[in-house]
Amino acid sequence: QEQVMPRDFVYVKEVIPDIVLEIRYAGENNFTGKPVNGYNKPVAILNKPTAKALAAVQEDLMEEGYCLKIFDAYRPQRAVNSFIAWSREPGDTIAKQDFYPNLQKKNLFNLGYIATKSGHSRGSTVDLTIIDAHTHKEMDMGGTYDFFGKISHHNTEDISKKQKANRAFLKRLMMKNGFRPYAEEWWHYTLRNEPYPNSYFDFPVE
Ligand SMILES: C[C@@H](N)C(=O)N[C@H](C)C(=O)O
Ligand SMILES: [Zn+2]
Repeated sequence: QEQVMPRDFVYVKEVIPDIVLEIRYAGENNFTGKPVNGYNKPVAILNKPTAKALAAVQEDLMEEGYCLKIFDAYRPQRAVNSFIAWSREPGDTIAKQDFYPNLQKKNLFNLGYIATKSGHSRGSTVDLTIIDAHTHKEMDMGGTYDFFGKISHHNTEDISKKQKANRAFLKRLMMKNGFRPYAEEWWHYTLRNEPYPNSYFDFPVE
């Protein structure tokens, strides 16, 4: 029987109406090149404490003329399972040039770019960036979302001072509001005091 969204989960737009969504796994612009199993609609879902913490980040940002843009939030376990199956299939590399040009897809899990048990499936992790509140132009983070390579690491030396400062701005605000960063991906943050540390949910995103 299909799982339904638990009562402690919310649509992020209902908590943060002005947040911008670009839910990549609901469409083709992602590392698989295809819509991902379990993403039936381009909406963002999180558990309530995570959405509340994110609302505080958005408030801080709006004071300075910026806004959050979300690429991924809650991710059903079936989507993770489809990533695992995709990585084991040697062909099917249609998005390689844009997302993992220097790596083999079978190594993406071992290298830490994708997780078999993800904080996203616990509803406590979000992939995001900062945009201008008026133009919606993305802040230059020195690398694009879901680019699997060293340039996405927080400690990379391959980006400019300004790009480092932009990443640090996002990191400082996220940490101030209860999130922890992820060394391999500048866009990925998990709530420290997460409410379901051992639960991997599988209701569809819709
Ligand atoms: C796939 C990427 N967006 C991501 O979220 N990676 C981390 C490691 C995850 O899968 O939890
Ligand atoms: Zn992530």
